[in-house]
Amino acid sequence: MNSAVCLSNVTAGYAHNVVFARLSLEIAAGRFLGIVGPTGCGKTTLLKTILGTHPVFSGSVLLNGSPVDSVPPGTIGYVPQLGSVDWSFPVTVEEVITMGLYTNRRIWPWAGKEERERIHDLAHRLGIYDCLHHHIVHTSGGQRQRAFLARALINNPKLLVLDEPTSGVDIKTQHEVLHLLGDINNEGMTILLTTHDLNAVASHLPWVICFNNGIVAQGQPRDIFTNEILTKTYGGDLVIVRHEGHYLIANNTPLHLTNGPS
Ligand SMILES: Nc1ncnc2c1ncn2[C@@H]1O[C@H](COP(=O)(O)OP(=O)(O)OP(=O)(O)O)[C@@H](O)[C@H]1O
Repeated sequence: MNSAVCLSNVTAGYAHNVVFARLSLEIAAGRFLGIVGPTGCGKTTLLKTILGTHPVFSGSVLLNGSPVDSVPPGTIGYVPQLGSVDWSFPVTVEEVITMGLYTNRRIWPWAGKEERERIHDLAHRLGIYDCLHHHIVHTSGGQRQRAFLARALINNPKLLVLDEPTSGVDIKTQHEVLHLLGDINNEGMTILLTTHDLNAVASHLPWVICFNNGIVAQGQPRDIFTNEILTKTYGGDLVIVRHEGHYLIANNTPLHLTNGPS
């Protein structure tokens, strides 16, 4: 297998907290893969380990066969959880995208003519051309998501990593973003994302990893989203409804409706 990512016996975490131990994981080049699991189970830590931004306690992390700390800048595109971004920072959508070019360790922080053309082409493709000059704080959740996606794509990376790209946007935008990522993946880019939205994974992603401080299972959603595996991953609170080839994964907690305050 031609691996985009290869983790061997990796133990990682924080000062007094091992998040996962002796984890081995190989991701084939060209995969479009989602990582799901409960809050705090280590998904972001795993992404940061793959990106090489979080030091590991032990083990090795290879990207395209090379140690992660030696891959050239621009090889990996990263879209962080947008909840962690400071929106008061005074930048336009175009400037957010331009920031993606800084990873090339260039001296000038301005885009040249060809780079501006690339930014404009990408903005067209992602549907944010009309708001290129808008301050990022004045854009919608979906436009921000696309601005950060454009910033991650500007260097045409081999691997694109996204932390919860489906959170904080409406269902229509979620589907549009996932469709777009599917199209980008069809052009050959390996894409890895985390999400809490199992229904989005079931309907858009060809491969999924169920994670909980380690890999519970991985495979195609139709094989992986079983009561047994979801119970191992999340505990017993989910039910799966299958209808005409579609999945609905829902909370099993009874909903008690009242007539409101009396
Ligand atoms: N900077 C940090 N210092 C110490 N502990 C941390 C730090 N960041 C995360 N943790 C802890 O590591 C564990 C894994 O966190 P992580 O953010 O990887 O989980 P997650 O699955 O991405 O969660 P979520 O779905 O809520 O984003 C949690 O117990 C968390 O409290």
